[in-house]
Amino acid sequence: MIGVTCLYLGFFMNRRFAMLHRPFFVILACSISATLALSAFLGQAKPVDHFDWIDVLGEGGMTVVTLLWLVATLFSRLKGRVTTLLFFGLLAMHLSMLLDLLDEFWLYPSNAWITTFESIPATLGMVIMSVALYQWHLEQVNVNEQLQQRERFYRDHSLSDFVTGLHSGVYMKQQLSREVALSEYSHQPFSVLMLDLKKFDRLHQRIGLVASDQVLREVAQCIEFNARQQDLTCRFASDRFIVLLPNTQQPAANVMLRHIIHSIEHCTRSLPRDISVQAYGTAVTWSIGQSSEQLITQLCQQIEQQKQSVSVAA
Ligand SMILES: Nc1nc2c(ncn2[C@@H]2O[C@H](COP(=O)(O)OP(=O)(O)OP(=O)(O)O)[C@@H](O)[C@H]2O)c(=O)[nH]1
Repeated sequence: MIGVTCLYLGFFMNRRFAMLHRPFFVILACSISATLALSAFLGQAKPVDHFDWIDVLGEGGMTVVTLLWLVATLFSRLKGRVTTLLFFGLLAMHLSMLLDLLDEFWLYPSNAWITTFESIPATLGMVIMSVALYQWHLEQVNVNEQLQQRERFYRDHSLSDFVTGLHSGVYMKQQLSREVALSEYSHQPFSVLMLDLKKFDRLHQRIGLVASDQVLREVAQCIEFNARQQDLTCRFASDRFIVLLPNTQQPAANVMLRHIIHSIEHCTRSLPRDISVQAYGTAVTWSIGQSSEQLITQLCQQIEQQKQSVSVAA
């Protein structure tokens, strides 16, 4: 049981989420300390040979597991109503289990209120947890609706770039803000690539508009060819492209970026011999609280830095 819980913790733990819940960690620490102090204040320590070790093991296990659930909840969820309900529901259950465990070590006077009170938090916790689970269900229904809407938008080609046939920058901006809203609900990370062609201005002047349009089409096809089914590609502006990678962390995005840059050089080999195209780019993974505008600004800043270093290297 503990092993499974540890796996669960390892898989879902996210320090950035935990930082959002500092007040909850303080409440948790204070409640546990107060319960321990209260129990020591009201009770008298039992001699060790009066301990019922089977009960200690069973009740201790439940106490530890409810505590692990609490911590896992705080490490794996963003702030919100469901998280607050889950926290207080689990906290009440945990304190009830703790009180139950403590009476294995402390003897309370027969009329002490603590002995009658100890099971009440568990019932209260279960009621709160039931409300939390229902709210979680509603949240999931909302996420599913957003997913369906996103799919419908992906299929809508009305906002296309007429030179390359890719989606336009306007469309990408819409999709990015939807993706941000979705990720705030689903907690799934996503990444965005921005690619730019090296010295396209010079090439454009040398080969003219029609041939350079053909280059843009070749590059667009190459990016589309290398993108996965769930990715969304667009021509963002002149020789600049964006690829939205849902459910993708930074390391995978970096691999995709390198792969696409490498492929562009190969894809454009079908062009006349004197035309060679090279690309450079950058990858950004959405971080909690970041808006789609901030994400695009970050991409543009990073690509400008790359542009400087590419120019210096040339
Ligand atoms: N063929 C064609 N060219 C375009 C189109 N839109 C913009 N351009 C050209 O794309 C070029 C973009 O130039 P820059 O933004 O300076 O890019 P660059 O020369 O690649 O600069 P670096 O990224 O530093 O290498 C300009 O010459 C534009 O005229 C288009 O729809 N078709």
